[in-house]
Amino acid sequence: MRFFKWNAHFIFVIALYLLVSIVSVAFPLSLMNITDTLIGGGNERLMPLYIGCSSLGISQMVLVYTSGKLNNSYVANRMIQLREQINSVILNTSFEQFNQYDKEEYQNLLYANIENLEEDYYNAVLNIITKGLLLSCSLITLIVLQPMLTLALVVIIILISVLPLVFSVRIIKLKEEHINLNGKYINITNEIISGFNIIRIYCRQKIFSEKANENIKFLEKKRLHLKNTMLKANVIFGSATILIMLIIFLLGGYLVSKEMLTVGSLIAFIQLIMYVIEPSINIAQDVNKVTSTKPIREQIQSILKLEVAESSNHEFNIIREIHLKGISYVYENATAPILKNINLRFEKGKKYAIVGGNGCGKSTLLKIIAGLISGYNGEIYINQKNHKGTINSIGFVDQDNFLFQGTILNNINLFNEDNFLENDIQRLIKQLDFETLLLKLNEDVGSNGECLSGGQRQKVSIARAIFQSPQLLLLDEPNSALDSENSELLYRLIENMKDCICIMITHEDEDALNIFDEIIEVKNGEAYVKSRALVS
Ligand SMILES: Nc1ncnc2c1ncn2[C@@H]1O[C@H](COP(=O)(O)OP(=O)(O)OP(=O)(O)O)[C@@H](O)[C@H]1O
Repeated sequence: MRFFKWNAHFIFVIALYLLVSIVSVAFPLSLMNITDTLIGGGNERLMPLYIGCSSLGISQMVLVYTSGKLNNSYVANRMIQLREQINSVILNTSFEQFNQYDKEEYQNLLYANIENLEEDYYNAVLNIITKGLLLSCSLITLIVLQPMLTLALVVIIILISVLPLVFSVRIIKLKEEHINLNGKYINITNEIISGFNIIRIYCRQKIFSEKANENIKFLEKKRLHLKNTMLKANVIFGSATILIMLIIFLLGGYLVSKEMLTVGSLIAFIQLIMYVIEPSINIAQDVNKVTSTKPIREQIQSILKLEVAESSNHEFNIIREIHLKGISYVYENATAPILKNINLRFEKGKKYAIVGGNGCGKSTLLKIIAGLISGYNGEIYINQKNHKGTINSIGFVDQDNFLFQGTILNNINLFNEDNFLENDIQRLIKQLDFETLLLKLNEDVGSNGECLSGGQRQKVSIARAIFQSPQLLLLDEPNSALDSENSELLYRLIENMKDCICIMITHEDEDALNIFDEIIEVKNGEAYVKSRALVS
C-alpha cells in the first residue's frame, strides 16, 4: 500500500509549491534592488521596482492560499481513500484473518491512530516537500549572490541537521509508548461506558475510576514527556538559528565594510538565510513527526495485508446434505483441542438439536459449520463436494443477538432496500406471532438494540435469520430469552420448515425436543447422535 499517490492533483500541488518558492525568493531580491537603488540615488527607477515588489507580494499570497487549499484537498482525498480501503479490507477479510487482531486494536486504529496520520504524516511530508523547494531555491540564489558566505552557511546547517537524528529515535519510542497507552485508555473508557450498569449496581465506581485515573496519569505523563522532548529539540534548533544568524550577520557586515557586498545584498542575504534555516528546522521537525507515525503506518500496512476471504459466501441453491468428516479444532493459545474427530451428517428437511454442558464446544461446532471458524482439521462436504468458507443461503442466530442501529425492519432485511419487502416481513412476524414487534417495526432499536427487551432482540434476530429463507438454519440457544409461549411458537415454526437443514443448540430437556430428528450430544470434545426420532 502506498500512502502517497502520484496523480495530477499531487503534481499540481508540487508545481504550485515550486512557484511559491520562486516568488518567495524573488521578493528579497526585489527588496535588494530597491535598497541599492535608494542608496545609489536612482529615484526615477523606484516606482517600477515598488510595483514589481508589490506584485510579487500579492502573487505570493494568492499562490500560498491556492496551494494550501489544494494541499488540504489532496490530504483529505488520501484520508478518505485510506479509510475506505481499511474498511473494505476489514469487511471482506476471512473470519480467521479478522480474528488475528483484537477488537480493540481495530477500534484504536480507526478511532484514534489514523487521525494522527493526517497531521503528522501527510501534512508533514508535504511540508517537507514545500520547505525543501524553498530551501533549494534560496540556496541556489545565495550561491549566485555570495558563494563563500553560502558555503559557511551550508556547513553550519549540515552540523545542525545532525541534531534531529539524536532526538528522532527518542521521539519515535515515546510516540509508540504513547499510542499503546492511548489504546489502553480507550479500552478502559469503553468498558466504563459499556459496563456502566454493572459498575453502578455493584458499586465499583472507585475501582474503575482508579483504573481510569491511573491510565490518564500514565497517558498524560507520557504525552508531557513527549512534548518536553519535542520542546527541547525545538529550543536547541532555535538557539542554533540565532547563532547562525549572528555568524552570518558578522561575516556579512565584514564583507559590506570591505565593499564585497552591497547593503541591499546583505538584507536579501539575511532574508534568504531565513528561507534556508527555517525550512531546515521545519524539515527536521517534520522528519521527526513522519518517523513518529511509523508504528501507525506499520499497523495499517499489516491490517491492509489481511487477505480478502478466498471463498466468501459460496452460492448454494439447494443444500441437500452437509457432512462433517473428522473435524478437530483447537483455539489459538489453548493447550487442548475443543473438538476432536467430529463426524456428523445433516440432511435437508431434518432438524438437529445439539446438547451438552457449558463450554463443551457446541457454539464452536456451529461456527465451524457456518464458516466463521476456518482453521480446523478435517473436511466439510456440502452436497458431497468439499467446501471451505461461508455460504450464502444461511440463517444464523448466535447468542449475542447483535442488532445494528436502525429500525427493526432494517435489522430484519439488513438494510437491503431492494429486498425491502415490508409485507413479507409483516407476514413473517405474524407467522412467528411476535406481535409486539409489529408495533415497533419502524422504531429505532438504539445502539445494539438497547431500546428493546432481551426477548425482543432475540425475536428480531430469529426473524432476520428466517427472513433470508435459508437452506441452512443455525440457531444457538435461540429461545434462551423467550417465554414458554414464544418458545413453543418458535418450535412450531421450525417444525414447519421442511426445505432446510436446521441445527439448533439448546439446553432444554430431551422431552421438549420431540420435533427434532436427531439429538446430538457434544461431550469431551466428541459428538455423537444421542437419539433419533422414531419416524426417521
Ligand atoms: N474465541 C475463543 N478463543 C479461545 N477460546 C474460546 C473462544 N471461544 C470459545 N472458547 C473456549 O472454547 C470452549 C467452548 O466454547 P463454546 O462457546 O463452543 O462452548 P458451548 O458448548 O457453546 O458453551 P455454552 O453452552 O456455555 O454456550 C470454552 O472453553 C471457551 O472458553
